Amino acid sequence: MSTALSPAPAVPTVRTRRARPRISVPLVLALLWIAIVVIGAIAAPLLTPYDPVKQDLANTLALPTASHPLGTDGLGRDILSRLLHGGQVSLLGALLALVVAFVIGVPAGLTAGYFRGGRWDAISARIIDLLQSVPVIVILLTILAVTGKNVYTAMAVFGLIVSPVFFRLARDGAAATSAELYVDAAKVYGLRSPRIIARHVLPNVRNPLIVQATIVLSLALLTQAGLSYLGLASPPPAPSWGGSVADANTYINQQPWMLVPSGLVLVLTILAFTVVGDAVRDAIPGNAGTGRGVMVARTPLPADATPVDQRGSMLSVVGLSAAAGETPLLTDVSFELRRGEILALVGESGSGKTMTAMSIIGLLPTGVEATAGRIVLDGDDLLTLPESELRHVRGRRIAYIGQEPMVSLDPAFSVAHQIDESLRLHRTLDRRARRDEVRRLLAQVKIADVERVARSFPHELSGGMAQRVCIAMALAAEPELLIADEPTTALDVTVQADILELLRELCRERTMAMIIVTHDFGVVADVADRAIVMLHGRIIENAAVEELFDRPSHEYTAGLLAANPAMRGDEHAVWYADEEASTR
Ligand SMILES: Nc1ncnc2c1ncn2[C@@H]1O[C@H](COP(=O)(O)OP(=O)(O)OP(=O)(O)O)[C@@H](O)[C@H]1O
Repeated sequence: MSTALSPAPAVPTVRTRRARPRISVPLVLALLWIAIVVIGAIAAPLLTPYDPVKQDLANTLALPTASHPLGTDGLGRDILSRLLHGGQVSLLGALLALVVAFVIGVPAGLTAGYFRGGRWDAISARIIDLLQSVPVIVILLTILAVTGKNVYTAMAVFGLIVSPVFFRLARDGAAATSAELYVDAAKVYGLRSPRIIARHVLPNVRNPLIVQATIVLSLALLTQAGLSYLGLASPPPAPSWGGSVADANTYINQQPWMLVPSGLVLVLTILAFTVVGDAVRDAIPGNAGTGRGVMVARTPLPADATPVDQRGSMLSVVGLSAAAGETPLLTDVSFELRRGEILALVGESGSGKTMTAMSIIGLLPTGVEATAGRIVLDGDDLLTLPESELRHVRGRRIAYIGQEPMVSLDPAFSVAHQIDESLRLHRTLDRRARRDEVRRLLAQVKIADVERVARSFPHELSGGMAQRVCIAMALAAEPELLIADEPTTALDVTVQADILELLRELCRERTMAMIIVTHDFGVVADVADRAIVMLHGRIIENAAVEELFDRPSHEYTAGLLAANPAMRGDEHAVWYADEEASTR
């Protein structure tokens, strides 16, 4: 008897129409068998005319007859009655072990994984190590010696001892899932951690947990049979499957048949659980590839200027500095953003563009802190807002879209579900109105086949479609400001210009401001009204886009423009995108 269980693979679930177990003959037979034993155990008193403990010493060790379909045992008791009644004890005991293991292991594992690296992660890891180091049989025997022979006590203790398997599975799955961008996106939308764990993390570790559950059920049945065989879990004359095997073993020489029904019930039930577990495991698809492209879209400078509200700024970043410990990452970053304005943060890799954007939504990476400055959104200093209030700002007033649309969407939910979640969180609409709004938003981001896309799961979308869905989710809360971090970097070149065009249109229609993070001057030219050039965590230039391209005031900017393949280096690094686009 061992609990050296190796967890089922923590492959994230992708709940799609393809993810259902394939119906096969063994699966149907397994489910049928499980149904038979469960119904048989529940309805045992109705199905059997005999008392399972009533002896008939005149009719012992009988082979099957019409009145005793499975024969009688060494004390003349009806074997079928004992198996049916014994099923109650055996199945309930196995279920109890599973529930205990699940209730202890899964919530603890999910929280440890979600807050990985935290105090609870460290403490729970020690407790689990301790639980896994105890010799199972010794503990079970000690507990049974102290509490008396009771199958349910034994199974509850067994559940506790195998709970680390669920813990590790849930922890690893949650740790992997919580690193996904769609979990970050859920935080950005303002969801609380328990809700994110329940709605986004748990569904993605669900299938491996189900597989593990079938393994634990089988193991619990075997352990119970072993303990009953030793007369420890369900002492005679109480019926149990393990006890029936033990009885059969006593009379193996006089009546070998006795071993057939009890052994078969046990073996077939364990086999059935295994087949169901295998079917669930086989239904877990692999990770879908997302396909990446390198983009250099070049379209003319926008002829139609975004209507920028000239009345003053909606967002003021004043003297913002951030550091990772002693290392400064942002130094004295200051800029203003007006309603409806599109501002590009541009610069080479590591210049601090993302750090600036993340400071605004209050999601700096662990270990990085804003050390000085103010970020004022319509009068509120976001740097001093408590997390509870900041959550209402994220998603609601400031929305965010990332560079990897495929991983920003939760693979476990349909498009409609994910947009609906954003609506439920930020708007007060009834179910019907939300349904209509989901369709309206999808149409607004120029998705043609709205109904089909609404029903689709992320893996069924192209990169461009997925980014449109992310934009629709961001728009669901009707934000004042959209932060787009390299929104077209992961998209095919043919799609990039369309997405940029869409973003520009949406900002114009909604008078929504946008901060777009990019290292690509082509993107700047496509969408932005104003651009900020960053270098080593500082702003080195802040200018209207035309001015930046025509008369860069900083040598570094001129150098960057000249280095861009879309530029022809002349004295002022003049922008030739118009010409290039016209020849495309
Ligand atoms: N989690 C972190 N802890 C400490 N330093 C970090 C962390 N993430 C990024 N940095 C550092 O902060 C600086 C700014 O990074 P940031 O991600 O803002 O650059 P970026 O301009 O957006 O670059 P890229 O275009 O490559 O994303 C870089 O020096 C980077 O190495």
